Amino acid sequence: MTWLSLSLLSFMALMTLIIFEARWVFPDIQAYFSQSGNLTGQQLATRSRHYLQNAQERLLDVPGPEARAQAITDIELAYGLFDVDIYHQRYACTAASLGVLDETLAALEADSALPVVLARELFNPINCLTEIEMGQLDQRGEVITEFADRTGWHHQVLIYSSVLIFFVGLLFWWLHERQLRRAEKATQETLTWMERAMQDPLTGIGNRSALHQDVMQQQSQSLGLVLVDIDFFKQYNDAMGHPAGDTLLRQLAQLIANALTDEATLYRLGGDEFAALLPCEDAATLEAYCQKLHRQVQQSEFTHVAHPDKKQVTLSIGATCFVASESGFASAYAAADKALYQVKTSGRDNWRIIDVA
Ligand SMILES: Nc1nc2c(ncn2[C@@H]2O[C@H](COP(=O)(O)OP(=O)(O)OP(=O)(O)O)[C@@H](O)[C@H]2O)c(=O)[nH]1
Repeated sequence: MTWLSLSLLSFMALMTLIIFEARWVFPDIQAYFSQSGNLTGQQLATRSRHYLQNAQERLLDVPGPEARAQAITDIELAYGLFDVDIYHQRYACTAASLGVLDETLAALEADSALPVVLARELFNPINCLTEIEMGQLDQRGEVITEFADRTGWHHQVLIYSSVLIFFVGLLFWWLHERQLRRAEKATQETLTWMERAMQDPLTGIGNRSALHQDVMQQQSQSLGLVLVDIDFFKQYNDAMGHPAGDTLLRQLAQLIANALTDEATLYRLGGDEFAALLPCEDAATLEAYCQKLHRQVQQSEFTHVAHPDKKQVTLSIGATCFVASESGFASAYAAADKALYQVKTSGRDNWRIIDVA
């Protein structure tokens, strides 16, 4: 499993956790708000108590018929708000209090008792309603505290685990990025090594492998292959020393590259042998390049004290035109090498072109 998949998994785990927690906490929130029933329950009791207290005041004031009628209405309204299922279930005083209200209403309507007495009778229902209000408020407080405790704990779990998973995800992501960078670096290094493997370390130009690769990349194109060999280089080394020989190799690489067309590519095949690959429209073009190269070396007048006759560096050049392919290159190399050999055996310091057999 890659670091990237682990990182993505972490972020998915984070999302799952958040969704799970939201799913868990949501019902709690629902539960909390459903407790608003308690609030309503408390408000009903309060309102009912107010009606009873109004009725009580009216009855204590020695009421006339109108005030009495209003007291009856107040008690009836209070009754309606008091006669609630939840009060019956949770508060034992409810039934008795409603009984008192029934009796009070009957007495008021029949005018069978003194209003003051009836007003006193209302104390018990009023106390019961106060008890209900207090009970409902306490219950609401308990629910809020419980809700706060439970959601608080889960919020902490959510926050800490989210942070943890987030950072684990980031760590995996960082490891993934590092892995990518390392892979890129390794690829780059491989490319650099491949380039080096194709390069002649002394002159910096391509080597024999590079020549072969370039020919293969120009399949079916008409190319010219020019082989160049320094004359009496052994004697040069012997007379001037190996480091001077190295310098001459570098200078000649530069000179040959300058003498040929810009489209030519120069390679060092080994020792004192160079090869150039260039476009070859016809034999005349190739001849012109060979002539130019030969002339420029003569004009450069690199001294060669150990040269048997010229006392300056000379080159032998063999060339041919060919159509690029694996077999075409082999034949072209043989033809150019043959041309070079003929120049060497016929006195050096010259050039020759031989057609591919
Ligand atoms: N300085 C130097 N000399 C090298 C290098 N590689 C090969 N040589 C020398 O190049 C010389 C090539 O000698 P030969 O193959 O006999 O060729 P030559 O002396 O040029 O004789 P002809 O080609 O027949 O004219 C050898 O003495 C090698 O030691 C190199 O990298 N640096």
